Amino acid sequence: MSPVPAHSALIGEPPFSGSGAFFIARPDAFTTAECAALRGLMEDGTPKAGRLSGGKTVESIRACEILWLDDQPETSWIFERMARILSDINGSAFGFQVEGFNEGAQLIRYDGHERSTYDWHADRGRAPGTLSRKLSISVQITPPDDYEGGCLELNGEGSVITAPRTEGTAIVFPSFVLHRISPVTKGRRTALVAWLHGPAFR
Ligand SMILES: O=C(O)CCC(=O)C(=O)O
Ligand SMILES: [Fe+2]
Repeated sequence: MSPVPAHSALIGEPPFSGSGAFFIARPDAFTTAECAALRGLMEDGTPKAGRLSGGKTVESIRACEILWLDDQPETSWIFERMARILSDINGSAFGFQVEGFNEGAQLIRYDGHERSTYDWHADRGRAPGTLSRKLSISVQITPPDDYEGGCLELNGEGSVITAPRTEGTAIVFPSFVLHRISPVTKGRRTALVAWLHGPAFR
């Protein structure tokens, strides 16, 4: 496995207390215009109430709206971009054996009026289809001034680190890392999320 790139802009904010970066932030993964187009897909779509993996809606744990995106000709640019970023970052920072997106991507919208949040969880779990998730990607597609709260926080090794919120930045982390979205208290935050699957760790 090659070393984590030294360029600090690519690495989550310090302090790192132990083994090194457990998430990588890639600025300019999507342009401002592309982020606006992605938010437009959410505006034009018919999102569903956010659900926990078990299928039960628990507002206190996750109150958001979700629009699933399939890899169709109109959306393939989104999947191709995420695949390239994931492949780059996996190659330089994680070295996991990965296969592909075995499920659609999600656009997720959190509303300040609802204090929408997504409490601490890991993306890899017992729920069907999630055990083979190996890398998670969340793209900040909302201008940071459009909302308050709504921070992506990660706890990979015992302390909480807040990911950058700059529009267009992709954050990539192993799907077993605990993370949450703190309550949005004003405005609305939309994010693009997907998972790269692969064989079991060994
Ligand atoms: O909104 C985000 O940036 C991340 C959402 C999330 O953690 C998930 O869908 O599993
Ligand atoms: Fe998650």
